[in-house]
Amino acid sequence: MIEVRGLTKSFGKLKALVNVDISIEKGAIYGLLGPNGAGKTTLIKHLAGVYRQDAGTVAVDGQPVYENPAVKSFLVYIPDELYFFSQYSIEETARFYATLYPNWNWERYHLLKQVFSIDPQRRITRLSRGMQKQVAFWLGISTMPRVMLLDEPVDGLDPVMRKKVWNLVLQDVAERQTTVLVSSHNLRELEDVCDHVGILHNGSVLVERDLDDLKTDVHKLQLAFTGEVPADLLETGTLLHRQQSGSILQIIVKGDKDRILSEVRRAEPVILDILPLTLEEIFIYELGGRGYDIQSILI
Ligand SMILES: Nc1ncnc2c1ncn2[C@@H]1O[C@H](COP(=O)(O)OP(=O)(O)OP(=O)(O)O)[C@@H](O)[C@H]1O
Repeated sequence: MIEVRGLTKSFGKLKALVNVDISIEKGAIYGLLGPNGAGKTTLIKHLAGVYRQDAGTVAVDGQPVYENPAVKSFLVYIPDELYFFSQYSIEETARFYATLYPNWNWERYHLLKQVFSIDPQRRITRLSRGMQKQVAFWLGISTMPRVMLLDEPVDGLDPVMRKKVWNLVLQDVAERQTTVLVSSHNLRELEDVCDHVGILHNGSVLVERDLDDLKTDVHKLQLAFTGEVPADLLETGTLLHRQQSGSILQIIVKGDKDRILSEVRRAEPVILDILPLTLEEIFIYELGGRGYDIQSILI
């Protein structure tokens, strides 16, 4: 489990993180979203024990991370900018990792050769950027981590490899209850894999949500009436958005679906369709009212 409380970090005059609180349960996949410079990497580097916080606490499984080798031995950090020893092959790096990580699993390392199909004798720094990313996952997963910190993890991977890498991560979460924090600019990328999403903006958490709750709690309806749209159409739920074109009315409502539908049906619409709603739309409408230009934050 990951627990961040009141995390604050400045670089000179620049406040990179301001009073950040985040909790991630064991076995959860938490997506950290935000525009360039929001503070995602800075937050992840605190969790990886690279940075020491100015204020607040950063704990993994109840223990502080900074200068704590015991925590680092079960944690894998795959940064956006990878670093490998310049002379080492994959196999030599694997041998080095085996001395560093107490749970290193050679069987897993050999099995994963089938997934990554890169010659283990090749020198890592001579591989392409995407191939180096694959090696980072190959070695990282072979350490049998309890926690994975992934900074823009699939950047630079081709679509087939993206899928394979996500499958490996999801398999680890399902089988071993690995806890994952993943950063990205792209909500759509995270939508299918994460169970929680937090949006970081200017060093603060703007919003944090359980995706299942979010998807069951917000609904998009398309309606048409023979006459005027009844003025008292909805008393249940919070109307997040309303758009009328001709006789068609589209509404986005937050609240209990059954209650909303039964109320709408009482007004006897001639058309009542429930339309699919993307996560991006939910965030746009939920936060839109709070004065944020969420579209420019997320895309
Ligand atoms: N070591 C550092 N020294 C000085 N400033 C830094 C340092 N690391 C980060 N920053 C600053 O802190 C802010 C947050 O940076 P960070 O890299 O955490 O953002 P990010 O959300 O990961 O951005 P991106 O999506 O572009 O990777 C930025 O303004 C950045 O310039």
